[in-house]
Amino acid sequence: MDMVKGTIYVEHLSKTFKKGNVKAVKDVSFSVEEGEFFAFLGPNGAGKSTTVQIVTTLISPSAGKVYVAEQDVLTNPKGVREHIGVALQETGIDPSLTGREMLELQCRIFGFTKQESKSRTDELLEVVQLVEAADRICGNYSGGMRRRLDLALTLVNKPKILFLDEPTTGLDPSNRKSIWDYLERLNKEEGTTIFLTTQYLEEADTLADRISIIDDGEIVATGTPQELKAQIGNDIIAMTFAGDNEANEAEKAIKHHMPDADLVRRAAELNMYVQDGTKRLMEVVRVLDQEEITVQSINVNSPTLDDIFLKITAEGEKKRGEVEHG
Ligand SMILES: Nc1ncnc2c1ncn2[C@@H]1O[C@H](COP(=O)(O)OP(=O)(O)OP(=O)(O)O)[C@@H](O)[C@H]1O
Repeated sequence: MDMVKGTIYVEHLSKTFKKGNVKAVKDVSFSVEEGEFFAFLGPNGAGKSTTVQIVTTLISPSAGKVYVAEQDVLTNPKGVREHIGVALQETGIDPSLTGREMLELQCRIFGFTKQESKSRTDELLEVVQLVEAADRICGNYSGGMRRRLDLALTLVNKPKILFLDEPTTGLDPSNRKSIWDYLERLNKEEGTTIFLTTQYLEEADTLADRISIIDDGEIVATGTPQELKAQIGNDIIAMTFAGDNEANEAEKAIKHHMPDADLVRRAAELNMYVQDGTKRLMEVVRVLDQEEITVQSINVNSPTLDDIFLKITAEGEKKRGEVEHG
């Protein structure tokens, strides 16, 4: 792809932390086009923060190439920093200043006039819903309020490329919605390229043009939300049993009678991924009936990103299990 300004380009990126010999990122490649809203979706410890920290020049990779806005993060980190805004999970807030003071200060650092600083601060306080707390010192803010202030600080200078590491983790739905709306506007109206990491499927689904699912340091799937959903079939037959044993029995029975069945079990729940849910439902019910297995509930659902995530990561676990156990 063309490395035009505003893009992120990552090739064969790996990071091993010497401490504990943790392979946090393993041969990850992806690119983000100018103006694209791209999300890294993954559970705790998947390697999202590590990737963001490398791409934003905060830590160095063990291997691989990374370019941001045509600049090489290894040889020209300063050039990269000039083009980006970063909101990380750890905040850099001075506890003795009020939220408003911090924001106005940041505006002044970026060369805004006093008047511009005031109006930009008001606008951002609104976006992150800190208007009421604006004149209290940050040292007394809750964790969620600090995160919101930190996000507002990142947004001050409207960077062309914005990195957000789990910007809404721990926030309540109203705060989250307000931030989503603003990020959407920033992306659509200002053409800001956004790279966001999240544990929330709904967040990636709502905001991102394209999503990479990252699990245990590896990208396991990439696509638009629609493409990811299409990967796993049209319907899911979702079953719940009284306990893990019953679900296990059901899995075995269905596999025996329907050898091509695509099944994922989590505890007492069993999902079957199918193209035609209503038709296959009858077959499943017959198998369960024949084997005298009681099902608590059985539904045909359309897949959500949540289901995709569970299925893809379950496949990863299965593969790892096979490798580990020979
Ligand atoms: N400085 C470090 N030294 C050693 N190991 C680290 C360090 N930073 C991260 N790790 C490990 O690397 C792996 C990936 O961590 P990372 O923070 O990138 O995951 P994440 O996807 O951002 O998770 P979360 O959603 O919890 O923030 C984890 O196993 C973590 O413990």
